[in-house]
Amino acid sequence: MLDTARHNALVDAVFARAPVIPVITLQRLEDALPLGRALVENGLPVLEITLRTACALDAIALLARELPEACVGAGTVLEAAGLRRARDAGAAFAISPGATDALYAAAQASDIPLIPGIATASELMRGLEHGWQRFKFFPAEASGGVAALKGLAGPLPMARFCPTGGIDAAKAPAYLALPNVACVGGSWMLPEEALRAGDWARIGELARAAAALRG
Ligand SMILES: O=C(O)C(=O)C[C@H](O)[C@H](O)COP(=O)(O)O
Repeated sequence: MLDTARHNALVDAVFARAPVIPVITLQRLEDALPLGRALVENGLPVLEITLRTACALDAIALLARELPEACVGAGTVLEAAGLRRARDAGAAFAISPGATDALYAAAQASDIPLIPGIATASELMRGLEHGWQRFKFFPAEASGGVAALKGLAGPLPMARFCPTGGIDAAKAPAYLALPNVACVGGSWMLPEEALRAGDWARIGELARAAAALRG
């Protein structure tokens, strides 16, 4: 069984660092440092690098080494092997869009904190059964958004969330105002064209606005 209190404390420390976790899908390793700096220097120190691209693990290792002010996590962690690779690269946490019993078991045996994804009461109850109380709520907007989280808070108030999926600067405050929401995740501060052009100033501006969001 997971040491729930310890896991909650580890994850809460990550969640407390910023209201927003940028979800980064990196195409070029050389973008990792300038992008990471633009986010961290503008108030978003918690970074989720999704394991969806070839350079993701190298980017996590590079950022963990070169940008110690950042708290770098691995996203899209789907199975035990991904969790192991994230840990070995130096990720401070792992976050997944969903969860399986195998992933829960692997995370219980690992020292990297996993933030599993849930979208329904039953998925949440399964996570609670495994000892977890901190979750990603994904895909947030498509799964009922703020109203769904309010509904879950009734019977299951011990769970706290980082809702992610379809959230932007306009939608974030309503999530952040909920007592069971610690922070939100999203990619709205990383527009495709700004990333492609290496427009770190533009990304920095959007990051600064995201960092100023409150419920
Ligand atoms: O890769 C993962 O592990 C995911 O769970 C998916 C991401 O969190 C979303 O793609 C971000 O959502 P958007 O802000 O709508 O872009």
